[in-house]
Amino acid sequence: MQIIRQLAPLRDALNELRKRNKRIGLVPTMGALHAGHMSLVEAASEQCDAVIASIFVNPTQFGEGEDLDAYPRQESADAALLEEANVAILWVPTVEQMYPDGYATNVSVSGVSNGLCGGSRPGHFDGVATVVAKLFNQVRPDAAFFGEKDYQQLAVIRRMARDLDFAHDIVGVPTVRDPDGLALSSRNAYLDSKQRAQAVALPDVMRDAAAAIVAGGDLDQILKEATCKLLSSGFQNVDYFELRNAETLEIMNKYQEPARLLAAAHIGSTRLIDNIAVTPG
Ligand SMILES: Nc1ncnc2c1ncn2[C@@H]1O[C@H](COP(=O)(O)OP(=O)(O)OP(=O)(O)O)[C@@H](O)[C@H]1O
Ligand SMILES: CC(C)(CO)[C@@H](O)C(=O)[O-]
Ligand code: BAL
Repeated sequence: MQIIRQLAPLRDALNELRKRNKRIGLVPTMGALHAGHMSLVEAASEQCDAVIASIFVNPTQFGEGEDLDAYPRQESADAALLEEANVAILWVPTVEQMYPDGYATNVSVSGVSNGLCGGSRPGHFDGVATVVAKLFNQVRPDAAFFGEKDYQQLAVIRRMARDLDFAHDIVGVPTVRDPDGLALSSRNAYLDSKQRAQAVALPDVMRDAAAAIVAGGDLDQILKEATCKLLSSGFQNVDYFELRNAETLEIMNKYQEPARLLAAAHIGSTRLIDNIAVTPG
């Protein structure tokens, strides 16, 4: 695996792959890799000939007071995992490489960015859309892989790719969970053992709420009760607990398919997100 930090050698390495007609799969990450990230790499390996993974803790998607400085950074352990998984190139740009002096351009996706994480993290999806557009231009992949764990992010990226004529495939990969149901996330590393035990309330409460919605219960009541259950299970704050159209992400006042339940809540200072499909059966 080549570890590349500058754009010129990245372009050379990619040209070599393209000369050999390799279908290139891109897996963008912020590092601190876990089995969720590795499932994106596996999907990319199955669908492409060469996998490029990127690690970049993108400052522009962190708001003031968020965990940019504390965000876990473990490049050598990450590189070992990616090498083991046969990744061809690890792209690790510097902040100066991504945002050189005088940088002044922003990609902003309206509509799907509104509310949910876009509401509780103002400016977050501008940062995500901008850096992902840059990664797409830098790598020019044939397919790019993103996790459904960040469901709104995936919707924002799909919208941006359609709107800005990125023609490559955008592939969504199902959420990988710990055996008790908690979605894997780099931020789970912030949880102490008591908080980790409490955190499982998030997927548990979401599953129960989804079942109650499908059974035809009162939607407002179900969402309110779910929020209360989270607050009584150790979560200090619930940013949102909402039913949305699974494709457009429009708010739903009444259940109909396709529907997705999405939630974000704080346990201590750690913000966790999750989402599940709301389908009969
Ligand atoms: N449990 C998971 N299952 C599938 N994909 C995941 C999972 N966790 C993260 N991903 C995906 O991996 C990619 C990189 O995500 P990122 O590096 O932010 O990791 P993360 O675990 O989501 O970290 P964070 O704690 O910042 O949310 C994204 O496309 C994200 O959706
Ligand atoms: C897509 C991404 C790598 C952009 O920085 C990030 O938001 C993430 O890790 O999900
Ligand atoms: N996992 C999405 C990136 C973020 O939370 O900033």
